[in-house]
Amino acid sequence: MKNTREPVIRISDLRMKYGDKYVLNGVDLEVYPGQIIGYIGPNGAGKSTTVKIMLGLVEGYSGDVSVLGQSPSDGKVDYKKRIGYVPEIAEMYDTLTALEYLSFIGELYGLKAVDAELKGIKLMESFGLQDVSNARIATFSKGMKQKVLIISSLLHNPDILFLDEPLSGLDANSVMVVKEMLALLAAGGKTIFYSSHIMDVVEKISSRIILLDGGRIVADGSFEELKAQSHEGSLEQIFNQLTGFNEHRAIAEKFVSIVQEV
Ligand SMILES: Nc1ncnc2c1ncn2[C@@H]1O[C@H](COP(=O)(O)OP(=O)(O)OP(=O)(O)O)[C@@H](O)[C@H]1O
Repeated sequence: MKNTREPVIRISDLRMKYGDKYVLNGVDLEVYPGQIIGYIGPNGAGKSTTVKIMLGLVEGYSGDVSVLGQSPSDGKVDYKKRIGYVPEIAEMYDTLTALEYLSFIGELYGLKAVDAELKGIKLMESFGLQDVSNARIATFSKGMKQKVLIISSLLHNPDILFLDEPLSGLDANSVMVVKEMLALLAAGGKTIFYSSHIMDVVEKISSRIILLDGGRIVADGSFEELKAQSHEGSLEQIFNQLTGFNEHRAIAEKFVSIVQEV
């Protein structure tokens, strides 16, 4: 995809190993404002590791990484104020009420507590959480917690949003709201970096899909481009083809026969 703007993320020859095992094997990537990147790959492919490196949460990598013009390893944190993150598994301070949590997170991002609260109240209302804003997060359902996490990632109006399975636990109506919201944010110039295993959602929302396998990018393009290259009909089929997987039936049969061995 041709793009005349400066990339907001620039990664070159990124490698990372745990022990003596390389989990990232030379990743090269440039991401531009307004793109919704669907970042997909098999379990253990290195997706979260890449994202955590960009967020400055994982160190010890080699190669160049620049996020909003800054390297996560140079110790400065200002770029983090322009980033939002919804982790797949979040540690929430669940003895706090939703509103206390949002004002706390807002302050971490440099907002005044009162502004974070006001914004938090309005955003919770849009998600139908107005009646529980003063209830402790510990009493929330999975989907309600997920909504609070999504709100907390956006309080400071970030330029890049990293999302790891953000729709997890959300009901069908809320899923539609979030999908639409991501499209609007991207149309307004925000960059969305979306990791998920739910292929039909990735297929629909992404302007660009990046498939990571074995620590390398093995496909990069719009859904239409990947479809034309692979001669497959859906992203799920493209994923199976590119990761060389066609054994689902045999694996399922073996699994069920072991279950039934009594
Ligand atoms: N802190 C760690 N110490 C050792 N190995 C790790 C660590 N974090 C991740 N790994 C390993 O790195 C590899 C990549 O993990 P990563 O979490 O990046 O994969 P992923 O693509 O996000 O997977 P999933 O789709 O399952 O979330 C895995 O083999 C994992 O076991």
